[in-house]
Amino acid sequence: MTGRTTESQVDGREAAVLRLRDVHVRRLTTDQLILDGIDWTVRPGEHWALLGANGAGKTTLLRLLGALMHPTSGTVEVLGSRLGRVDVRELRARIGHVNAAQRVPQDLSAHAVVLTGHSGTVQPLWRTYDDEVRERARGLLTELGVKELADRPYGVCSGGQRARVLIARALMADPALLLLDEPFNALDLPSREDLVEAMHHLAEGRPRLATVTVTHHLEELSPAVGHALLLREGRTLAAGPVEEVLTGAHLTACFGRDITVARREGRWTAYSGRRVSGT
Ligand SMILES: Nc1ncnc2c1ncn2[C@@H]1O[C@H](COP(=O)(O)OP(=O)(O)OP(=O)(O)O)[C@@H](O)[C@H]1O
Repeated sequence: MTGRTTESQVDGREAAVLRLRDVHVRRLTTDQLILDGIDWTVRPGEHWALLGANGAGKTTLLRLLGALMHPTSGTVEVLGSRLGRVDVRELRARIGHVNAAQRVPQDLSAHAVVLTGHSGTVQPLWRTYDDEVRERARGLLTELGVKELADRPYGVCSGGQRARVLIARALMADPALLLLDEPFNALDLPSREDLVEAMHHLAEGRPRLATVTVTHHLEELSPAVGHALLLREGRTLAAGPVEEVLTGAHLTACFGRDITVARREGRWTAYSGRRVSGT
């Protein structure tokens, strides 16, 4: 914790990890409204799923949370700092952000990839990694259940293994906020289940860590995910505890399909039937 006084603390409210107020994002070239009046608060220790159909605005919202872009209007506070009033490079260093567009040299070992999370670089800065840092990187690979991959080139790791290596990399900065953009993309069933378990384990071991995961399938939610935000065409359709948000009615409205939802031992399944007329 730094000695900095954040805006959230100044006015006496509990410090939120994320606080969005009436956020709009408009693409200037096409005048398309991508996000339309988003209000959202994420608190320490909360795990959120961000769901919505293709093009609903999920990645754009995640880019705002990761301080990679600014809203057209409205306010975005990340880790107590308001976008537009803070050095975004310093802020980004305190956020773990995992996405498929990340550049990773394929010949680096998994351990070296995790080490680059310490320096916040694409290539390793070997001289900046002392024994403690190297050990921490190994500990994170162990925590994510992939310690046996330490010396394997990243390029030959499977999709599921890569996802876990990238999460370990993001955790090197000991972030208070972890953003995951479709980490389950193209994983087979065992890999998906391994990653769900790793996420569950991670949440249990780090009670203050907040996460936001963009996902397309309810089956990908770990039992630790207690909150969900449903986006439809840039607007919040529902947001809050999963029991209230992940209902058949909400998901049907969100995806325009007749969706039935079930939950068993903390895990979710969804079945989509025919298209709902008029959507
Ligand atoms: N750089 C860009 N230029 C033009 N339009 C963009 C750009 N980025 C996003 N958009 C548009 O904004 C809308 C939301 O895109 P976004 O990628 O945030 O959606 P998404 O919910 O993540 O979609 P998906 O599930 O397909 O990844 C889409 O209509 C998209 O075409």
